[in-house]
Amino acid sequence: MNHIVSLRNVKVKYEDAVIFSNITLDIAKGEFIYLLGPTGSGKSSILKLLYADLHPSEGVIKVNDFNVSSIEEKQIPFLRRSLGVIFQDFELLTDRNVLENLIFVMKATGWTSKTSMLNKVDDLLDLVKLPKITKEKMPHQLSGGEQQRVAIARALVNNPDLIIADEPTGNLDPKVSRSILQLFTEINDKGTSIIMATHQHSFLKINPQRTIICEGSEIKDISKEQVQQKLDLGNQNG
Ligand SMILES: Nc1ncnc2c1ncn2[C@@H]1O[C@H](COP(=O)(O)OP(=O)(O)OP(=O)(O)O)[C@@H](O)[C@H]1O
Repeated sequence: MNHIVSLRNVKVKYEDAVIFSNITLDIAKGEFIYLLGPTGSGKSSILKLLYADLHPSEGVIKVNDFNVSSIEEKQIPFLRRSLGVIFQDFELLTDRNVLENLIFVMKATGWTSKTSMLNKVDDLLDLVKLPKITKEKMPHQLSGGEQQRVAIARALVNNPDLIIADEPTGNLDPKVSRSILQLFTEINDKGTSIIMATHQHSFLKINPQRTIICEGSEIKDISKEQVQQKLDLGNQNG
């Protein structure tokens, strides 16, 4: 099987605190995965492993054909360029408008043609359903949901095969959260794999997907079919 992410016997610890003792996980190309678990259970840590912001103390991690567990420092920008990473607090550059935020990432990742960059910005704004006028706006002039759409556009600049989203709706109200989930669903429908850490269990009802639960230094892997069965049983029981 063609995996976009593969973790083998991975141990994670911060100083003496073991967060995961031995986790193994494969994610197929095109999959959408939720990462659930209580605060402090290690969701962000798993995501950080994938973009080499945290290194395992044992085990093998492969992402997008990169052997991340033994990656050299100079290869890390290439790994990150092959991914789209999205955070709860958007992390837009607050001193530039939306266009400049997107162009900044394009230039940093090797884009040079001004026309190509401007065309791509228009395509991205269409994709995330923001009007063209948004280009001129500063981040503080946008709502949280609009800022997250810009952050998603930024993550898509280099057509990544995998989107890593850490609590992407954590700062948004339920209605806006659902619209952002819908956007992730559409991106996934086009073939991009998504792994999303979230506290919003309601997402499973709206868009049931395979779910990884972090608890007690282990992970529990619940297939999409099992998630669906649990939801059906819940509905039957009232
Ligand atoms: N840099 C660090 N140094 C030491 N301990 C850390 C560090 N980062 C995280 N931890 C600890 O590791 C554990 C897992 O943290 P992590 O942020 O991965 O959890 P989480 O499930 O994402 O939490 P939340 O839902 O609150 O975002 C926590 O106990 C946290 O305190």
